Amino acid sequence: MENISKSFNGITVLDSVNFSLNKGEVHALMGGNGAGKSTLMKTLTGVYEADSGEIHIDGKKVSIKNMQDARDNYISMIFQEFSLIPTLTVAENIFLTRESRSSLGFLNDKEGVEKTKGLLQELEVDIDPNDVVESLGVGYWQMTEIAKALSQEAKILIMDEPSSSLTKKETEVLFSFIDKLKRRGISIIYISHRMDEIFKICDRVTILRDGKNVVTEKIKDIGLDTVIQHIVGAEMDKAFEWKERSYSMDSTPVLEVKNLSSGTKVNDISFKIFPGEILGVAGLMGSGRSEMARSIFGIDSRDSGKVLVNGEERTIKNPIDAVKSGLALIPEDRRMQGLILEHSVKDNMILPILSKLKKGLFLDESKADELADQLVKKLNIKTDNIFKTTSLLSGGNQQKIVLAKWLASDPDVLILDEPTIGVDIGAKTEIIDIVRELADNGKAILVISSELPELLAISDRVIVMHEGEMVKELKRKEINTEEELQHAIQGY
Ligand SMILES: Nc1ncnc2c1ncn2[C@@H]1O[C@H](COP(=O)(O)OP(=O)(O)OP(=O)(O)O)[C@@H](O)[C@H]1O
Repeated sequence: MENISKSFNGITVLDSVNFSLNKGEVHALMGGNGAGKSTLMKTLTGVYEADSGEIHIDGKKVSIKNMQDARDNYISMIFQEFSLIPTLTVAENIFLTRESRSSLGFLNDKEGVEKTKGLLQELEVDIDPNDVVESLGVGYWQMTEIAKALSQEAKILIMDEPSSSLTKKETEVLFSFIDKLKRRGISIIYISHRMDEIFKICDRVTILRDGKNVVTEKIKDIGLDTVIQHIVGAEMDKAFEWKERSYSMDSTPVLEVKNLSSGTKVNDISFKIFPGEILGVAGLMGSGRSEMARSIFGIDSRDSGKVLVNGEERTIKNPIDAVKSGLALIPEDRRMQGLILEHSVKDNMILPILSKLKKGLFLDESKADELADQLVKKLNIKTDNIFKTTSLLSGGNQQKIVLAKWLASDPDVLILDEPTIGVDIGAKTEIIDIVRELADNGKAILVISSELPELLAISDRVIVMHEGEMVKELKRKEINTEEELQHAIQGY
């Protein structure tokens, strides 16, 4: 890709960007939230047409004006926003728009199912081709998405944060699969904010900042600090360093959960969070962590158990009760649950606090604008202004809006489910700082995370869940290494 430029409404998003990909190479594309990574890839896949610049494949200049042109050039992308249809089966999703149609145009079920079976076996994924997508966990959606791209016989495969919803084991399966693909001569562009992955599987890295090339380098010739520095554009404090915090465990807990059970996934969970405390929740995917949060917050119904806020028992039957009781939940699948994408940044942010922003019968617009502006600044959200349609923001910046929205509601208890998926390294540390600041102000925080460095950086105490039960409770001080926590999680 040579000198690719792209603007939206006069705002330059890509400024003469160059990018090259060798046969059988895994090339990391990195940069902060809103740096232009997805937009660059969308010009390669025909979602957007570049304003200027050229694309060459196998030395030949090609014109990619739409997604069909991209497919004709064997380019396939796994989008951050899943492109699957939840109500269809895995096989139907994979072969829906494809060759497995009979002459009448109907989907040839049997052939599709067989092909899907083969593909999933190759991926070593335990999904039945006949499973309906919405019945599967988010991790399996991603696997289906990857299988779909691979089924298109891609020569150039673009993966946008493919591991963000995968467990450690699934990620390893993905990495060994990537290795197999490399050996077959398939070239992969790998977008990720996770440093460990880049150093593990990529051959080269290209970093963008504010729509411009910063560097392209062989992975073996570049160090972690240099990568971070190029992304952030400045030296950064040590990321993910744990700071011991002081708070008292003698006072009334802000949140107390007693013998909570819900369905098959949450079984007799009890814990307390004291004012100023950050409680981390570790566990494998499927261990019931998100379900526990959802049942505390009244999204999933509770079979038994009590929730006390500041010592008082609360009836929480739905999220409205939860918000009234001083709780806030930032869910894992934010794009589905957390935002109204066709509304503006401002509207999304003020949604939970509309009643507080009333002036007579109307909304106090200037107060709302002021608040939204403040939050955009505080969280360093990259947007032209607060009136921009949320769907037009980059993925990572959308995540920050969900966080902003709940910060605005000033809850006593903040529950965060995978708070830093998709956000860049700079923003990750910013989020950790914001969470610490909230705790310092006496809030109680519950953080669910699969990223152990993040969990270890942020938590004062960690509980481990396994098959719906709380199997361990550890003081952060007692955990010496990431491996120790890993053992605590997997030792069942
Ligand atoms: N259709 C559009 N209209 C207006 N602005 C857009 C559009 N698409 C992208 N942008 C803007 O372009 C910039 C780059 O976005 P892009 O999605 O490419 O970032 P990214 O590097 O992929 O970020 P992230 O890591 O957060 O996914 C952002 O500021 C975004 O708001």
